[in-house]
Amino acid sequence: MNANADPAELHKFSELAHRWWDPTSEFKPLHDINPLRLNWIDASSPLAGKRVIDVGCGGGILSESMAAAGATVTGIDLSDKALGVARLHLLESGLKVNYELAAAEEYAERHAGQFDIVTCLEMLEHVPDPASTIAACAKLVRPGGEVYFSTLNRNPKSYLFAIIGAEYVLRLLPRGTHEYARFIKPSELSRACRDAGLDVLDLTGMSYNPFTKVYALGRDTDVNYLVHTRRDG
Ligand SMILES: C[S@@+](CC[C@H](N)C(=O)[O-])C[C@H]1O[C@@H](n2cnc3c(N)ncnc32)[C@H](O)[C@@H]1O
Repeated sequence: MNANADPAELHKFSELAHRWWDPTSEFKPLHDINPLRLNWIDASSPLAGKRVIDVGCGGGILSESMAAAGATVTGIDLSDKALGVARLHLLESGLKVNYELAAAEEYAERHAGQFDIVTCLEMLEHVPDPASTIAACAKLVRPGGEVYFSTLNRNPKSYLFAIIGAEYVLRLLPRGTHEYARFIKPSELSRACRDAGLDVLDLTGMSYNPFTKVYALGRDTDVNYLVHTRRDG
């Protein structure tokens, strides 16, 4: 087992993996936010023709959509079951993604600088040492290439919305999906990026309106947020 992985976290995703592509399941939020995050990435780093690695790809919702946008995509994850589901889904979609069971740190040792774009979305809050994952993402991208992260902010509002609201009141996610202590403040993420040689270019919030049930990108980074970085050239 990789040192920067929590077996309980991987078990959680493996147990649910068979429902990954059911848009009404526990993975509904990922299905709902995918067009937003895909378009956000594609607008600043056009994906067509790019070599992309999706770190912590799970069942492949983002990976497949980036392949459909014309990128050559590799997806890595440490959940064997999630990757099994991701590979099976390719038979249905007819898309091509290279899925591999690997940790970011170990994969970066073998594939340093080989990607134009790295995406690592909704994954950092599930690992014991996010700075180590961020450094591995910085190593995977070529100099001048782009790295994208998304995660959950840590403050009373994010506790209320992401845990109490999403897991207990609205039941968008199973209880125990997220651990508050692992949430990451934008300042902490930015510092880890800078330490890894990544310049933070943009930070945008992603919020959920429980009344309209619609997700939107905007200025509010209090709960969920996305970060766009570029590796020093
Ligand atoms: C919430 S899912 C996000 C999936 C995908 N990135 C997305 O946004 O659609 C988190 C994923 O991170 C993976 N994961 C957790 N710890 C990991 C680790 N140490 N290395 C690689 N993947 C990990 C889980 O197996 C799971 O597939």
